[in-house]
Amino acid sequence: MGRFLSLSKPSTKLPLYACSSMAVALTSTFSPRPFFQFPRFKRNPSSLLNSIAPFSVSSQLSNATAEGGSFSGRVGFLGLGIMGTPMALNLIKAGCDVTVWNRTKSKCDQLINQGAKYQASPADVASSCDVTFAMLADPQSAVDIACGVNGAVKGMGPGKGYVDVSTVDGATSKSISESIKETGALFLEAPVSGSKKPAEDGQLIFLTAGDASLYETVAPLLNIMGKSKFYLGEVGNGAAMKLVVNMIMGSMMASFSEGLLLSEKVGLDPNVLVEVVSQGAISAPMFSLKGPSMVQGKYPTAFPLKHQQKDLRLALGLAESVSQPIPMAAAANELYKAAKSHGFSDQDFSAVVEALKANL
Ligand SMILES: NC(=O)C1=CN([C@@H]2O[C@H](COP(=O)(O)OP(=O)(O)OC[C@H]3O[C@@H](n4cnc5c(N)ncnc54)[C@H](OP(=O)(O)O)[C@@H]3O)[C@@H](O)[C@H]2O)C=CC1
Ligand SMILES: O=CC(=O)O
Repeated sequence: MGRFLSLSKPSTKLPLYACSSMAVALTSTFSPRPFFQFPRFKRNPSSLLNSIAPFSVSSQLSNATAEGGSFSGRVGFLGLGIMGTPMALNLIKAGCDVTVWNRTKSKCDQLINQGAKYQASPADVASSCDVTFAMLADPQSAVDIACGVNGAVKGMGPGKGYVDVSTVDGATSKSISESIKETGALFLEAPVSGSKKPAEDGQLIFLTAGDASLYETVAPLLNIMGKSKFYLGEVGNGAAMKLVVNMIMGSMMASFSEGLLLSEKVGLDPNVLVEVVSQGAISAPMFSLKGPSMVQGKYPTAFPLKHQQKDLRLALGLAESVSQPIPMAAAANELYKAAKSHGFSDQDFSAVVEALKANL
């Protein structure tokens, strides 16, 4: 069985200078722990007072630790969509030296205005940075941006690291990992759980796997963008964990949608259903957050429906690979496919309720 590590950040946000010349180095050692042992990250006040790390721009990966520390290198960010933009923004706000690239260049403007540098290709970003993050839509775009013409691989090499935070399947992640590692660089898959708001608030959950030393190095950056991080061992385990989580989420949303419509059909107020659900054992932040707007037929996009359907499709592939029946997820997948065919791809995944409406 692999080794697993999860660390949570304290309730207070990291100081804004976590990446800057006034970076605070928190003394700790990296020690993977067995699964289900989730220590909370504690700061040692005396080390806060006594260990101010000097700023240095290094072409080598730093020796930052998994439980704290600072990252003083150059950070690349590829993919500035709903998730990538706030994640990169949080790094900039924390004082990191960030270089961005996005297929649609105009989406870089906000980041450049906030202090980011720009490079014209993923290869140029990777060659000018110590660590490069990628937050892309799906397996195809993740492979293209890593391994395609002018892909990040062309700019990678010994002393660098590539962190793919996109939601993809394990086979895709392994193939990107192999291409990156052939250059002598390190690879970490780190898909995130948590949507637009958690990304804005630096409250994501990172599900990482791959090179443990890269995990350790980028931990201060993950701490800026997220509230906790799990190290799950071999490449593929992070992807699998993310797909299982999103398989559950997709089915939950489909079931909730059925409940909303059924309650209305039998003469109940669906808003009251949302309230009842919120007080019981099946309460979930997702239902309370999205329920009221679903009742109004509004689906402001946080997690695009097309990405939820992609995750269900990939989860079905994962289940197939181990002959595990997942009939609920298979049924939910059909519903998301129907919603896509009715034009709801780019709306929030809660628009799946529309696929159940008889008048469609
Ligand atoms: N939104 C959410 O709540 C969450 C999303 N995720 C996952 O994170 C990833 C990104 O999601 P999100 O930010 O919402 O998605 P968006 O659709 O908002 O952004 C997708 C990004 O991928 C880029 N992209 C898409 N296709 C290509 C391509 N062929 N070549 C180059 N770039 C491409 C887009 O570039 P361009 O701007 O040019 O279109 C954009 O930067 C997905 O894997 C998603 O499943 C994970 C957790 C939560
Ligand atoms: O992948 C989506 C999420 O909310 O997590």
